[in-house]
Amino acid sequence: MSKAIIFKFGGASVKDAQSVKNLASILLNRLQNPFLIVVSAMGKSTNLLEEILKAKFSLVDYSSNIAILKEQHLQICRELFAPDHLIFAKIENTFLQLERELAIKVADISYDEYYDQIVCYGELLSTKIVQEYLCSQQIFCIWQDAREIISTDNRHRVAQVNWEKTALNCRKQLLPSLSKFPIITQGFIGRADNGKSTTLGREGSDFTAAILANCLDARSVTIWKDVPGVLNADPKLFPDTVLFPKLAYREAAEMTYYGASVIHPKTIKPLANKNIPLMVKSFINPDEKGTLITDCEPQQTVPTFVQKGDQILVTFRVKDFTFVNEARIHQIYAVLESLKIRVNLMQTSAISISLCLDKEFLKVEKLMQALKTHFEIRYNEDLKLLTVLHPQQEVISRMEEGKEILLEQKTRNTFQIVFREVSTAGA
Ligand SMILES: Nc1ncnc2c1ncn2[C@@H]1O[C@H](COP(=O)(O)OP(=O)(O)O)[C@@H](O)[C@H]1O
Ligand SMILES: N[C@@H](CC(=O)OP(=O)(O)O)C(=O)O
Repeated sequence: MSKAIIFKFGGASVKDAQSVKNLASILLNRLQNPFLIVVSAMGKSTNLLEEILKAKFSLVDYSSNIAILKEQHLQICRELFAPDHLIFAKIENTFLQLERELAIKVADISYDEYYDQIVCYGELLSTKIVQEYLCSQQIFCIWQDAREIISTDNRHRVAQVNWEKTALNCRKQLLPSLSKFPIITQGFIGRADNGKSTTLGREGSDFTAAILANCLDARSVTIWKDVPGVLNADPKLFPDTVLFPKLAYREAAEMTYYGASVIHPKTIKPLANKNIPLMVKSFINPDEKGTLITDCEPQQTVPTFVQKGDQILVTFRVKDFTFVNEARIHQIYAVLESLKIRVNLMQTSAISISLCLDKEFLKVEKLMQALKTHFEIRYNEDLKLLTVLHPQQEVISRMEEGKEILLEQKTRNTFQIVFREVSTAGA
């Protein structure tokens, strides 16, 4: 058993030079042996890499975005290192590799495969900079390419982990070095058997930390965020939020299921399976306790709000005066399953089935195409889905104000509405 401590730093915690310095100061008093650091791409650089790829596929010039990406990283380096530091050559070299990848013709490779070969550069760049900075501060650590550890299938952009191989890689490649030095590696990225880079899904670095923790039988995982911990709502969307000092795995998993983006939804399971505690802490106030997530008894009764944007509500109405039955539901779910579309909420009536889905444009189009001969299909887009866990009547009434509600569902523990904001402009 390694009993490694794992810290994961996301994009917001390495968004500029000051943030990298802050990361080093967090580590300084907390380093133990063995220790693993997982880092995401800096700030919004994954989005910029996505833009570069979209331009490449639209046959539009992307050189200005490459220049922006490079300048962002170089500027951070200028603030952290002396002008003759080795990091500048490393950054140049990494950008040369990126340009080489971008020389591949779009006709020769699928979009998703191309995506993974390009987008992984965000994490490769950030970890090189952070490692060099830590070493310059006498925090000596080893840079590990996560693609040599996280073994996946070749479902690009949503790669599935090969747990056996990954565990073996951890034992053979990580453990020997971990006992000597802290290791820094990338979140989000892995490698398929054919040697191609893969990614685990957007915001997947929390999941990387959990995979490595599971495979290493780690002592704990701490994910460092720009919030005090897990709150009863996203503070960017709701005022007066409350911090949860403790949560049960089940409670945290439920929140992520409904869309609480503070923790990647796949993070909890690998940790819960090995009973590894997860801490969510603030990189702004690192001495504060944050949230501790363990196998404790579920304890929250505070109303908890999770809101998801970009929702589409699709209603399938039977055409032939039969009623909705199991066969009809199965017919729809078979297509959903084949297209890998997740249903966020479902409601049936005598003659129709309504589904609230993430608006993944092409997939929803395909769904409707596949079912249009059997059902009359209507849809509403640009909607939001609000889930309230542990709802109380006065909270529900407040939540309904100022909204056009297209669908509502309530159980003892959960209240959900699909809605659009009512415009008050000109009122
Ligand atoms: N229940 C919640 N508690 C705290 N933060 C939340 C919650 N739901 C959503 N968030 C959002 O999650 C953000 C932190 O997650 P994220 O941006 O993915 O971090 P990073 O990319 O740095 O790992 C916060 O800034 C906050 O807006
Ligand atoms: N950089 C990737 C992976 C990730 O997890 O990032 P973050 O930890 O900043 O959410 C993304 O933006 O999707």
